[in-house]
Amino acid sequence: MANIFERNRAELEDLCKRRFFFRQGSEIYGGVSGFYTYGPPGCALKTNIINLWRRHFIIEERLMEIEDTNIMPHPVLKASGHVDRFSDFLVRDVSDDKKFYRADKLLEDVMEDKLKEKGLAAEKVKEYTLVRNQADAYSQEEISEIFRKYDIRAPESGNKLTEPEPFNLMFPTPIGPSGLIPGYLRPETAQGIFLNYKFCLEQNQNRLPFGVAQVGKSFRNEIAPRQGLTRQREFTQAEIEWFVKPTAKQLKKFEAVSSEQMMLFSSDLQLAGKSAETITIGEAVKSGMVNNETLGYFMARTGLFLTSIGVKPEHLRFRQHLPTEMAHYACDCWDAEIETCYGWLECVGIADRSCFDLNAHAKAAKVDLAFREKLDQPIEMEVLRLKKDAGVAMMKAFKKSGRVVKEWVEKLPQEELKALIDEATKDGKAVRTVEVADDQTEECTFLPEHLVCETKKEKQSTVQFTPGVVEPSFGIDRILFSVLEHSFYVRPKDESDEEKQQKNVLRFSPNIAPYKMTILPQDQRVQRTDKYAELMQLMQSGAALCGHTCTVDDSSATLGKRYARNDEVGIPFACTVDFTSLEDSTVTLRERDSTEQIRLPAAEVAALLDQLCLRRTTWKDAQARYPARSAGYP
Ligand SMILES: Nc1ncnc2c1ncn2[C@@H]1O[C@H](COP(=O)(O)OP(=O)(O)OP(=O)(O)O)[C@@H](O)[C@H]1O
Repeated sequence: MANIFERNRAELEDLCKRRFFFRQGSEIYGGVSGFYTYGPPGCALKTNIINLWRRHFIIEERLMEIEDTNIMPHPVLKASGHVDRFSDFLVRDVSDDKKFYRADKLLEDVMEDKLKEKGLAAEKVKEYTLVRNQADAYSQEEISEIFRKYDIRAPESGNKLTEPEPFNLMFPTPIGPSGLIPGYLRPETAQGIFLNYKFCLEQNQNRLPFGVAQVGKSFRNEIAPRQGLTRQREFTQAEIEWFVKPTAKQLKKFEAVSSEQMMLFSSDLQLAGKSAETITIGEAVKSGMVNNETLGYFMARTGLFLTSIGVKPEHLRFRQHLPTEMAHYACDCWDAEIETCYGWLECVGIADRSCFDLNAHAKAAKVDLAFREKLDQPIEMEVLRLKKDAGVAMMKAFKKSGRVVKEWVEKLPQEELKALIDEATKDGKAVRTVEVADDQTEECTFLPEHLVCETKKEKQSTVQFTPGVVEPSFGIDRILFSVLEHSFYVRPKDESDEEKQQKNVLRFSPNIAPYKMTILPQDQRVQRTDKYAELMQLMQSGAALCGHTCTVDDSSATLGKRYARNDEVGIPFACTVDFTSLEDSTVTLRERDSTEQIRLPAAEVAALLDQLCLRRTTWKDAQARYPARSAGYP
């Protein structure tokens, strides 16, 4: 059965286009899939969501915000793994090679359809759910096998499909007039944060933990952009990297959120074919379902942010990645999924990525990104040190490069040295690439006799480690789309109303509404007066001073029609200037959802609007403070 969002989809799509929330990019030229332009209300809505995100995370969590470049040189994205691994599998219709499908999404759709079949046995439900949930985690061989098993075909033509082939999602862009410097449009904003971790750490007086955020565009050459704003080729991300000591992921402020109830869909529940459960984040961390307090804290804060901007809590869940879905280096990952007309949609990914990214960039850029923690008391530690004979054996074995290779081994961090020794002992040799001169590397084969070490006790006043990272990654456009869906409803016909029509309403909370108030003259006779101009100016400039945008609707349509038009773009308050206003400078203020009205002096409107938008007062309180609009008023 279609969910409520699916049933409203056509109406909402029409509204968004007609009122220019967004339209296809370059539409007058026919447009290209995957690119969208936000029109005035959509752009204002997006700006308000981003501003609230900044307040909720950057200000309240005291993060540092940076702005890195959209174009990044090849070595950065090579080191991050995007050049080699940022691919999706694509399949083509055998009879029409211009018809592409993204293999994992097609597989998800097929499983989704199967799950809708009537009278399915529990085993089948479990099987299809599992395949759907791990669709994007299959290897090329696995997905090919699965396509064969379920005989998946091109949805439109029913034709067979080609074998899945990897397709890199990055947009290459040669840099400079020679075009010889290879680069890419960034596929995520996160990499810019890792590149600048070292400089941000300095700004934080070399202390951990701390967080860095970035809001900006990301670019992915999606194989099959579809489903409007939710899968674009250019979209906005807001990402946080929270750098933390890997052994200290407990967080004092976790206590403040530990009793937050959250709908959690753990990997165990998914694998057992069960539904999500609602528990507190405190319980989830305590039981080990969520790996650590830092991760749990950001999950709870994400939930609070999403509901504060209008996502309905009963349509929000956190789904844990299945073990097969998770990157090998990650400790734990949860997606905040919001139910929309397209089903449960991943809108935020929250991952504990351990030290992978910093290690990768440290190695590739040959920059030391290790954190050195000063100890209060020096400690005596057992360390491995190369024996003299082993050093001599190494110098002999690596001839010209012997000294450099020996120094390289001596400088290795203890864990890496231990790993090297273990490998050489187990396999009889271990191969490593060593930089022996500027821009010159050598493949060195280490034998066990090159690596004989003794254990020494040494006093240490610092410990060294690469910080781990917890990464909440928000897709702003998907969030905006979900908020649109969760805010939309159709107001039933009101028989007393002169138009007797159903009316679309966007029930945006005032904090994100594109415009906060609309000012309406009762009719053109009022509009033509100097007093109207004076009152309108007073309220508009007062609201502007508080940072709130107002619109003016002085068309000749009836007041009822104008209210409906403004409800449709989600303006929470409408202020009407009528004949009485011309005499006593009072106006009526109408609240969109209840359609109730109060009467107050025009000079007090801006201050009340500000309090309502900042949630310092409620409409109920405003009604208690000011009289209801008396009969006879419009
Ligand atoms: N093509 C896109 N269009 C709009 N938003 C996107 C797109 N790809 C990713 N996002 C958003 O960015 C967030 C973080 O990106 P991430 O790399 O984790 O996504 P992803 O797992 O690759 O998404 P998907 O599996 O849906 O392609 C996502 O949760 C999503 O909200």
